[in-house]
Amino acid sequence: MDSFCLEVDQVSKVAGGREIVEPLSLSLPPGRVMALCGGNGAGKSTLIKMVVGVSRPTTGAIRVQGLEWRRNRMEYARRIGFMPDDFQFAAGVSAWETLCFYGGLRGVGKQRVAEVVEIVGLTEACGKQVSDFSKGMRQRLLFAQALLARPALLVLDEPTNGLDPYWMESLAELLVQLKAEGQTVLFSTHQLDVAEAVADEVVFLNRGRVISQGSVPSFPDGLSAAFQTSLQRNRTREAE
Ligand SMILES: Nc1ncnc2c1ncn2[C@@H]1O[C@H](COP(=O)(O)OP(=O)(O)OP(=O)(O)O)[C@@H](O)[C@H]1O
Repeated sequence: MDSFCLEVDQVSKVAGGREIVEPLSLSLPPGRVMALCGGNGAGKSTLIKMVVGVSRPTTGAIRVQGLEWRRNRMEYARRIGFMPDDFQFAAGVSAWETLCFYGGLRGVGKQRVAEVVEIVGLTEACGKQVSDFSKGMRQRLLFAQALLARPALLVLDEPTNGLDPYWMESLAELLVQLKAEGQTVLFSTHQLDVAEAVADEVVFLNRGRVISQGSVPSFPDGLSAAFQTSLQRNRTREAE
């Protein structure tokens, strides 16, 4: 039995002739929730894409439940449920049909589709066309497809991006509920209040570098103050 659900071991990424993620290591035990925090261009999406196998690390290795993508692609992919940052659903189909389609691809039956629809609170709306959904409903639908196959690791890229405060809070509540049920989650966010409400562990990134990381209680003055301090410390280090 592996003691970590996710291990990122000295992973870096070079793209466009520069290092957009510097070598970094992270480990996430089962049942824990980790937030990747940082401003625009910090490297959050790049790291997430490497974790889910969409992009290859330039150096290092990533393991999910001890499996490496390059050695066990199919099995690795089966362990992960991914909610991308930007996704266009097919036009002219309902939410139910959409989820049945993705469920079919993953060998998931209609009973599980119905369960997931209920978990994300779309039961009443699932007969509607996705094109008529609000941004908050589309985010929930995207979240639902990530949950379908009961993944060992749920990876969410900016799940609350563009949501109004109501939807943001309800998505954060959903994450807290999943965490209580033992779901392991890695998610990225700009929103430190969301990270504070949901995560156990926080990793602050800035321009491709980890500038601070730790458990949420290890930042007693709050994540916003900790992020500002880490940024300042990093700037001083770079200036020296
Ligand atoms: N394929 C690529 N080629 C060159 N540069 C890239 C590539 N992909 C990302 N970058 C650059 O790497 C940096 C990190 O991008 P990334 O999308 O990972 O940041 P992010 O933290 O997710 O930011 P945001 O919150 O704005 O989405 C950015 O400066 C981006 O322009």
